[in-house]
Amino acid sequence: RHLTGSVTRAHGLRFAVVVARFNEIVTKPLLEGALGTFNNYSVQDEDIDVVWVPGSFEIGVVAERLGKSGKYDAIVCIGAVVRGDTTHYDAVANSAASGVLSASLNSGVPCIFGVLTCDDMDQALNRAGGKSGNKGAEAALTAIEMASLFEHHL
Ligand SMILES: O=c1[nH]c(NC[C@H](O)[C@H](O)[C@H](O)CO)c([N+](=O)[O-])c(=O)[nH]1
Repeated sequence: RHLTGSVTRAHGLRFAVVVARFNEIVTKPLLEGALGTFNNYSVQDEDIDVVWVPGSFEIGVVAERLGKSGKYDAIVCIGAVVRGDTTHYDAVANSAASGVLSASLNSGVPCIFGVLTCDDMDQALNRAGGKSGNKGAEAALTAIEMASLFEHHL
């Protein structure tokens, strides 16, 4: 048997979005992309909670807490780590990734990695609704598929 999720079965599923304020010029359009995608797939506004955190490093602990609350079917994690002139780019990028993965595994709720890790702001903006698409929208689609997979099959 093939057990799969389906993006056409989002009705009634509940989502949280954890979004970092750092590089808000990027994370805000990422968030808008995610929320627009949820609406396009008939996820009701009242079934989406948005939680703001200071930076991508803080996403993991919040995602895990939301996952353990039992209130959400999937959690979208949004951030933008830009190398630019920051010295601890690798520390933040790697910590964000392991934080989101740990939140998934520890809570058992799919936490979707929608954190951009880019060399410069142009790259980041291109992936936040520019010519390279919107990683926030992609993360929301992934969240719907994973939530429906868990809801119907796991
Ligand atoms: O989300 C980001 N946080 C960043 N730093 C803040 C970090 O996420 C934490 O908020 C901070 O270290 C306090 O814990 C970034 N840089 O440092 O460049 C970055 O590019 N993106």
